[in-house]
Amino acid sequence: MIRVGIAGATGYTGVELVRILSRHPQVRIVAGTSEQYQGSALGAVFPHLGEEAGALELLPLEAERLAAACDVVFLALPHGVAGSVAPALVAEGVKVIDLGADFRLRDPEAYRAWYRHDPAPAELLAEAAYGLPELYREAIRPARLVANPGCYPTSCALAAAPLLKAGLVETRGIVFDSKSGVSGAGRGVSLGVHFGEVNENFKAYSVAGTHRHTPEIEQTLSDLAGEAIRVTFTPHLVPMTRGILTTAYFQLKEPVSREAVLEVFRDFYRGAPFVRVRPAGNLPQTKEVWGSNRCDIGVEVDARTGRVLVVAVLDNLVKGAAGQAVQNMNLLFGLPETLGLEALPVYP
Ligand SMILES: NC(=O)C1=CN([C@@H]2O[C@H](COP(=O)(O)OP(=O)(O)OC[C@H]3O[C@@H](n4cnc5c(N)ncnc54)[C@H](OP(=O)(O)O)[C@@H]3O)[C@@H](O)[C@H]2O)C=CC1
Ligand SMILES: CC(=O)N[C@@H](CCC(=O)OP(=O)(O)O)C(=O)O
Repeated sequence: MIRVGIAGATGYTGVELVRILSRHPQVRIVAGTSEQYQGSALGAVFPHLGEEAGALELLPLEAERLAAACDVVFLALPHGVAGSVAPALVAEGVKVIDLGADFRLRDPEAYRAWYRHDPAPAELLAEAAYGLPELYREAIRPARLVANPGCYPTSCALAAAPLLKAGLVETRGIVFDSKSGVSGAGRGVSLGVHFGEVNENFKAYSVAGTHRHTPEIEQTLSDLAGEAIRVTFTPHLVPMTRGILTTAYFQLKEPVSREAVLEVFRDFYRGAPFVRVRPAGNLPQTKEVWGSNRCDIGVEVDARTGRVLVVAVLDNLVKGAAGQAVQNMNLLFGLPETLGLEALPVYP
């Protein structure tokens, strides 16, 4: 049994890790941390967990204590905190999967500029694997530290990868129009996610290259294309709890049929158990992946404008965070990639 620790077990991604891992046949959750509920049982914060998962005692965040008890630690913490505990865990031989952004950007100065924190130690940053298995599977397997991608960047990268790899589209002028449910903002209370502000409302935010996921998306797309890419990324907040829907727009280099583009997507994702390419004329909806580790993708060609439209949906807490983190854990420990993640979406 793999002994697992969850730092930040009381957050939205932390409790989603508990939900997934408590059904995983090869792991035992041995430690969980909290800032404000230290000393309480996890079940006191989340009564829905019941006796077994709820019995976990919440500890303070202490790297030595986690290292002594765990084979792998998930860091489901605010940005800046993970970067300061990961080095001590890795030094003790513990595998680390960081759900935050502290190890995602390879350029430490880009991290400083976008996140306004000191970057993580350079050596550790350099060896972190970017945890998007569909693109970086072989780099993840031997890693000591995995940087789990952001929820929006997962949807954008999976929408773009087959087209860029095949060289079918221009690398200029790519647009990602993304919509997220409110749980993407975490469990902390703030005015922007207050019921009265969100309910029956729909807004764009952090537009025109100001959202911190922009450089993360550009880093992955530049890897795929082999050249520096700039994108337009516009996030929106929608009044639902879970889910991301990204509509991506690409300019075709030459006219191509929808069937040909779909074939490129099917080829690219053959062997990727969590990406489902929809048949022609069938665009995915957020409810169709709710609670699952799936990213579903639909493709259309607009022959009038020469554009390809790609719609990608995922559950921000699962394929966008905790599920993808467990997928990465499976790769780190040589387990089947889908172990513990086979559940179908909840519908309706
Ligand atoms: N929500 C989402 O959809 C996604 C989130 N992420 C990333 O995952 C990470 C966790 O996000 P999420 O679960 O939403 O966040 P939450 O705000 O819901 O949870 C944060 C967790 O961190 C703990 N915590 C807060 N401050 C500190 C501190 N100073 N020291 C130690 N622990 C602390 C909290 O403990 P307590 O409240 O008990 O005091 C809580 O357990 C973030 O980096 C986020 O950006 C990534 C992808 C998607
Ligand atoms: C709806 C909402 O607020 N979403 C969050 C992004 C989700 C997330 O947690 O991403 P990181 O892991 O990079 O922080 C936001 O826009 O800040």
